[in-house]
Amino acid sequence: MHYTFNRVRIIRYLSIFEMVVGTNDGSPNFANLNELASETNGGQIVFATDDWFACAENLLKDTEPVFKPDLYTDFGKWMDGWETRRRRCQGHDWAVIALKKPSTIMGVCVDTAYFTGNYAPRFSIQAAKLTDEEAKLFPKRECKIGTAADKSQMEQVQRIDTQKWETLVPMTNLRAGYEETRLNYFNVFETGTWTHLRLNMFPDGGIARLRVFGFVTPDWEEVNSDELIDLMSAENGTVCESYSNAHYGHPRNLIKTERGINMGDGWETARRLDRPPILEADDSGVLQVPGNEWAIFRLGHVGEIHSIEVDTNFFKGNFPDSIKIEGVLADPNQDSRRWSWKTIMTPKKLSPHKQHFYSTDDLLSYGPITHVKLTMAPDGGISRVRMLGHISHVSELLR
Ligand SMILES: NC(=O)NC(NC(N)=O)C(=O)[O-]
Repeated sequence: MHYTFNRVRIIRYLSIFEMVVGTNDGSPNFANLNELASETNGGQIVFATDDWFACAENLLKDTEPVFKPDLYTDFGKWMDGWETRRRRCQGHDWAVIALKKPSTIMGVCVDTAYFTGNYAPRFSIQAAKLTDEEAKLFPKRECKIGTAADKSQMEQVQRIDTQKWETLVPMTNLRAGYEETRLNYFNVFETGTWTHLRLNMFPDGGIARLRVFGFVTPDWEEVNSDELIDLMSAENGTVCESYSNAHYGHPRNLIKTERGINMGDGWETARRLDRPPILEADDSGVLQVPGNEWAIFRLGHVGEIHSIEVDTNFFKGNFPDSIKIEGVLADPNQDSRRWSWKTIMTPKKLSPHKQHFYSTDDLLSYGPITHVKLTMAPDGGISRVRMLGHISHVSELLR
């Protein structure tokens, strides 16, 4: 069994390693992985040395940063990010982020949007795998501008084992928050499973958002093979590997744990340009429309699916006509373009703003799979997809 896990894990690291190569739009491929620290993925600020101008919690917002030219608070200019005071004493500012689940990190993006005369000139990122006892040592936090950590809070945090903090990105210059320079991407090559991150600003200043890309690394030894789990969930290590279109929303949103918070928190494609003026349904009622959009996910563990939920929450005028679901037990030695996908669920018509539940009776029989392909026709938006199933041990099949 161990052999299977290690082998699958090595394959996974190799294919994720390929993701550090750049893409056409200039962002590195690792930026397609899950956003581990974001608010909607359960990331949380547990400590910040200073929140004078703007709270560290803003770093984890899912939304794009905004600038409000005329908005001032009692403490200075309102900023959509984390901004500390100009330091007049030694030291530097830092914040600690708790990840919802222990994770592997492949890259980060430090977004300095709108911080121009006040951006942090240098930063670094550290990470640690803290025990539950250590995690409890952070003082109770309340996000409040115009405040800073006091002496006793600093002392309390210093009790956490400092040996545990490994450097993921060493002290590096940042660029100012102008449109062309705001996105600062960095690969992370340090392997490990981390529960907490420490963002350091040298010496002080502002950062709009911190995006942390990677995947959750569950302890599979803890999961029983007859236990039903959501095999599609990002919290169980699943990641989106590729997709045809993500114009309004990335398919990785589909695999978040909580229900969607709005239309932006789902997978939404652009309207296809080849839409015909009149659509004809076939005998089954499924529209015969040209074109479709697809997304492929690599499961956190090989598994068999028993039931599926497709949630079109918030997609009312733009839900897809239908969805088809396929799976494959991928041969790691084969080019992914040659995988033979098997149908798990034939096209099913969807309705607006609704959770659709499909039981085993609605699914075709198939074996264990490593990857899932969702195909929506012709285009539109879906909020979440969940697939309950159990993990399988398939060393024989992978050999
Ligand atoms: N105009 C500013 O942004 N000034 C200061 N920052 C805020 N947010 O007021 C500063 O000194 O960095």
